[in-house]
Amino acid sequence: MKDDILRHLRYGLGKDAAHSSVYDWRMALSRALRDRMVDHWIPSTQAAYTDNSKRVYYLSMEFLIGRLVEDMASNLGLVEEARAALAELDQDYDVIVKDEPDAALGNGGLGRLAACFMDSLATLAIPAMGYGIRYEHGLFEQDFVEGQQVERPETWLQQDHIWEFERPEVQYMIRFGGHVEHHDGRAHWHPGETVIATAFDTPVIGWKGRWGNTLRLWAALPVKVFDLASFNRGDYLAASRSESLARTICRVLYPDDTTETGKELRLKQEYFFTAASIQDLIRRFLTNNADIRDLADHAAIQLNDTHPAIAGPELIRLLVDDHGMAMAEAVTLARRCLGYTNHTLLPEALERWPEWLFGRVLPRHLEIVREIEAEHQRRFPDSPKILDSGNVCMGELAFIMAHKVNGVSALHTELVKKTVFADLHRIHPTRIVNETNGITQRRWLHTCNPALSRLITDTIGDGWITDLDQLSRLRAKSGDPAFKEAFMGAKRVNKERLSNWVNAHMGIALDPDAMFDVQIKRIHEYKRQLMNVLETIALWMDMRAHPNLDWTPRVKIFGGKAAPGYHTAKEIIRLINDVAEVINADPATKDLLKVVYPPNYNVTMAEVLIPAADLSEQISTAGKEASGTGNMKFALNGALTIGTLDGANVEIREHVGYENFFLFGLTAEQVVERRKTPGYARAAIGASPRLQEVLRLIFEGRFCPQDPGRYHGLIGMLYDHDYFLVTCDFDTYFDTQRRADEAFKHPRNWAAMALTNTASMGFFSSDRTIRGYAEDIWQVSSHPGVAEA
Ligand SMILES: CCc1ccc([C@H](C)CC(=O)N[C@@H]2O[C@H](CO)[C@@H](O)[C@H](O)[C@H]2O)cc1
Repeated sequence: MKDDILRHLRYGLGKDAAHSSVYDWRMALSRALRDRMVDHWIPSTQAAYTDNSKRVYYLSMEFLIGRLVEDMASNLGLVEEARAALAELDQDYDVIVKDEPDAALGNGGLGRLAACFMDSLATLAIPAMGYGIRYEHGLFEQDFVEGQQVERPETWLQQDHIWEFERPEVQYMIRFGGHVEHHDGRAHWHPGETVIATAFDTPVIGWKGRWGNTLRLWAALPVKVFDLASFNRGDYLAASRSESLARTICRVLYPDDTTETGKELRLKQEYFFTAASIQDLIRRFLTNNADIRDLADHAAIQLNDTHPAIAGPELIRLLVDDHGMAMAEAVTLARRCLGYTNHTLLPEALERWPEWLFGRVLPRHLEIVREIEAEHQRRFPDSPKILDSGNVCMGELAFIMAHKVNGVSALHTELVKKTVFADLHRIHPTRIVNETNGITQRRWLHTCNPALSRLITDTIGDGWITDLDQLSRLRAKSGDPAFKEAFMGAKRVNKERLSNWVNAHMGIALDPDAMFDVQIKRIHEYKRQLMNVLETIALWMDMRAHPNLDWTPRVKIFGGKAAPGYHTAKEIIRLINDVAEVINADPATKDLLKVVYPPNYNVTMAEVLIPAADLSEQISTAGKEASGTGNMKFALNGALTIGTLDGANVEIREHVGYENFFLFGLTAEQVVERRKTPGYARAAIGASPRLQEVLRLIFEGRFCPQDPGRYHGLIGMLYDHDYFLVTCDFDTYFDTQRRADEAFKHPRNWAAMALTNTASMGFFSSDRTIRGYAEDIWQVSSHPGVAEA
């Protein structure tokens, strides 16, 4: 390894050790790892080809990958070898890996889930390919200016992305607009605009390199690179117009994660990558198979939400227009290939494209959608429509074009059946299945929490890395003082690491003995960061009012970005920062309460925050969080959850035991009922002197004396339009927080609860989730050539 690193430094970067930067060393290390990775990747790719295996194609607008160098080294089992080689060269592995920028090609849960799924598919040796977009700019960089979020373009591609392999030989024409002519019984699409989709491949290597899959991300190139005539005329903009138009398609990730934008460019992004992916998988199929009608036996196509739902009409277009198949047969064949995962019930997140826009960008596909609608209406006259009041409803299209539809937690799936797809569920009662989300323990325990990972492996061996159910063998240790000591010792190491980081980056000193209470996720009203900051203020007030009480010191940690156009979410961010400034400067509570909100929360920051957490905030309004996956990561790393009966919290509580979960709040049914009670918010506020006091303090500008009226709107909204029932759950939330305070005062009992959480997380591995998809939806299995882990 050492020689390889030096060779890459010299011949790859043209540098000698004495004059190399951290960037150079990282590139040299990455190249040395990449060489070793390729020796696992190529044989897998070849084996899948020669065996004509059925493949999974995971289509997603987002892959929230984070950093890759540690993942690669870890999955290849080369971390210690790399660390030793660098040490011999007077370099620090931990410093070098931190130099890699995050691949932030996603907004939040949906994107990260796709990344965890890719890791599990490779570790389970299931032949698969992820398809997405190679955004030039990923999710924006967040900074705070006077407590307010400001966004800056993300620039991960400004330096060499060492893990991708450009595939200029893999290119497809992607057409937009224009018109369709029908003659000699066939449709002929005459596009108005054409761009080229070109592939960039990133290998996804499973544990111990047993198998390797590919993440294929598409970039756009102009058909006509450069218009020399315009250039010679001095019209330089015109000269590169086609190029900039093409590049615009993949320029940036849309930063909205709950509200559909309805922007034409977003629709073009969705069609661009979906069309390239469908054309690519058909080309691959036809290299090994003669009859297109066998496609469903060789390709399981999964739609990660409705964003790639155009895949149905696109597949039908190719089967009918290019392969001459009859429409009805094409619809049936496409349905056998497609599965659709729903990730949200929020009405504003369900994509509905205006028919005029859809038809202008995709005239042939609109025709096909009408055919699909007619075919389904013929069979089910009272079925909900795809084409509804001038919109193309992508949820209905995805549902009708899929042979299986799944929700992402048991509660969510039941709500999908009862609400958003109730009518379609009645027509197709066996189509909806549940596949509760999961996370990869390779990244979210083994790599991000070496202290705890080592303790677990020393105790029960390392089988848990590919078989997370083995963690249950730790349950027996909940009565073992020495083990509990060691378990909390690992937590302590992580809390000190975080305290040093916060001190270095924010100049705030944290007490590692305090309870680290963490809420990290996208900022959204339904996730109720507002209720958390209200509780923080109430606690602060009580600490000031009763300084002699035996308070449990707390550190409130927030992390998360708001969609740039989401005004209320941005107000909540500002309030948290204003409150933090006042509380952190308060001498009366300086040893009891700190509020920390580091800017630019991302995957890498989560890997530092989660191992250091004592308390995990999963406090969404019941019925709103489809699943959550952060909740699983916290529990796996020995944090206790304070949460509502929402999403996967329900199943986590089932697995860890009711006594090891701080439950509070209205249930999903009760939420629906309470909303029917007029003035429910004012009634709740009226019944809570503590809440009244908190709201009064904010309203009077206690946290923004220079701008007292700053939060009049926000507080007014709570009184008159508290849609997410912050007011109704506040008191039980506050009381439950106090229960957590009491519990934290008994370290041995807390340790028993914490390790029981870790020991009970086997079910929440994305390996189990993928096995569920493979059995219920894809009918695929691990590649026979690869021995069990
Ligand atoms: C069209 C704009 C848009 C973009 C992304 C989305 C995603 C579906 C939002 C999302 O990330 N949903 C989250 O998905 C996770 C993975 O299943 C769940 O764990 C979260 O509960 C859910 O909010 C909706 C709408």
